[in-house]
Amino acid sequence: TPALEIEHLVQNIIQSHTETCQYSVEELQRLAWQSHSYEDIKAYQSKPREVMWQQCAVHITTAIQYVVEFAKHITGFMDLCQNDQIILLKAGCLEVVLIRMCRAFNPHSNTVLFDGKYGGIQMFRSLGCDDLISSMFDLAKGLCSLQLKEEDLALFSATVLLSPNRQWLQDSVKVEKLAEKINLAFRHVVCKEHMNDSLLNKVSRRRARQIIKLSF
Ligand SMILES: COc1ccc2c(c1)CCN(C(=O)Cc1cc(=O)[nH]o1)[C@H]2C(=O)Nc1ccc(C(C)(C)C)c(F)c1
Repeated sequence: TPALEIEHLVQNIIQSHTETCQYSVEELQRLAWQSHSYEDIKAYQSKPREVMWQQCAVHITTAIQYVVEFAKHITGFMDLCQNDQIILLKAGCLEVVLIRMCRAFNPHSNTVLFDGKYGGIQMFRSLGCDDLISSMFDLAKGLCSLQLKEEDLALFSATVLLSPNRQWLQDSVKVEKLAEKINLAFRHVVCKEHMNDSLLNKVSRRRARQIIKLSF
């Protein structure tokens, strides 16, 4: 695969993510200061179980629609047969929703965006499945600890969606070829970032030495 094709794929995936990520970085920064009041939390906790599940289902359904749009914008996804597009989305869309949720998770306060404000795990108590919810919070916290940039999340999400080993794929070879290109694209982004970091470190190390020399 020529380098230019990989570079175009990188840009295409980053752009697809930016256009379909549901909350821009700026919006999330604005929302970050909004947290649910104690009364809000009490209100969520006293909602009947099925009402709370219904509300979460509506929100997650919306989030899934954005992930479907993300997939459709990835070069090559629409060239797959419709059966395989559906197989890949059914198997991967919730995984991508959970990956994306880490963007709306605050690892310092362990709170997540819900109904437009941030709240802690106790907000979801009425759902009656604390283990599932706490493992979702753990996943979000773990992803946040990687301090992934938007382009990392974009490439990671595309890699998860285009997993060639999903069951019932009709043309898994074709999916494998696209997955291989996305893998190269992901490695390209990570290496470029790594180079920038090490270059930055080199520059800042030299700068630090200069400053130290000046101050003696
Ligand atoms: C992909 O990343 C995210 C992150 C947060 C949200 C979404 C998508 C979907 C819309 N959403 C809303 O709060 C919708 C809203 C905004 C507004 O102003 N009024 O309503 C959030 C959301 O749904 N968060 C939530 C967090 C935990 C859960 C679990 C129960 C799974 C933990 C969940 F189901 C939803």
